[in-house]
Amino acid sequence: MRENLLSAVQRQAMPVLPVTGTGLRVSRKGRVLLDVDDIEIAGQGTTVIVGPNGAGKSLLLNLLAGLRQPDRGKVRWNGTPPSRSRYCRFGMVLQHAVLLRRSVRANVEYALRAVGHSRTEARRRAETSLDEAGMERLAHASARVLSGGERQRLALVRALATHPDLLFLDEPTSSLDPASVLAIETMVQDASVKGMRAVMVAHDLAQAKRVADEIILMHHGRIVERAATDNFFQRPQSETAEAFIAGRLLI
Ligand SMILES: Nc1ncnc2c1ncn2[C@@H]1O[C@H](COP(=O)(O)OP(=O)(O)OP(=O)(O)O)[C@@H](O)[C@H]1O
Repeated sequence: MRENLLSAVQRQAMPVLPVTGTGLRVSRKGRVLLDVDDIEIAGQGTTVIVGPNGAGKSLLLNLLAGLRQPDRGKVRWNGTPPSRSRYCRFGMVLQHAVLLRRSVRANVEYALRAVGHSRTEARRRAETSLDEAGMERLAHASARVLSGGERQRLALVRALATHPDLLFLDEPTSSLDPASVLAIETMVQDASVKGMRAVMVAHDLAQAKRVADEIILMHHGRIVERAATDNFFQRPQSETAEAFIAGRLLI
């Protein structure tokens, strides 16, 4: 069903799921920044990666997204190495959105053109996506004048408009007001219900509880615990997880 929503270019590119990482290791100046033996992102739902500052959350996200190379180990998308030709099948939303200095609608159109939609189709889909997100009134505004919350919502609309298999989000709601946070969470949850896989780095444990189907806890570059959200919060399996939930885990 989702496949029908993709452009011909996207359909020709192999799906990216499952995304796997094996023996991933990143070090700098003798310090191990990341050491993850095995990780698989498959199926449906939303995974939230939590952990103290410097735990390696963003690093892991970037490796899985093919944006950084590990010193050792392999990342595979559906069994094959990450390739530019499949960027059209996933989306990325960062803490500070990088937007084009054009109108709001043009930003969404640009993303749709980039994955192979015609000019007319890109415009039609951009308008529909902005309508669905309640942002139609901003369609012709310059992206430069948007508030922080509006910028993040636009970045998410832009990513979701292309119907990615997998969406990576790196702290997309830090520094937003509660209404903007809710708007972003709702958009991610709606897309997830429609079959999109999401992996999000978050600091706010209340947010993790609201949006995550499962939690990955990282500490010192390692995955300490991975569990369904209820289990993670109600029955943490390690002292590290207990300390983290209680706000006692330091870097
Ligand atoms: N290019 C790099 N060179 C040296 N150190 C790096 C590099 N990239 C990341 N690091 C270090 O790797 C560690 C993990 O970084 P990462 O950004 O993944 O942490 P994080 O868990 O996302 O932290 P935060 O919650 O503070 O955003 C940090 O100590 C960081 O300083």
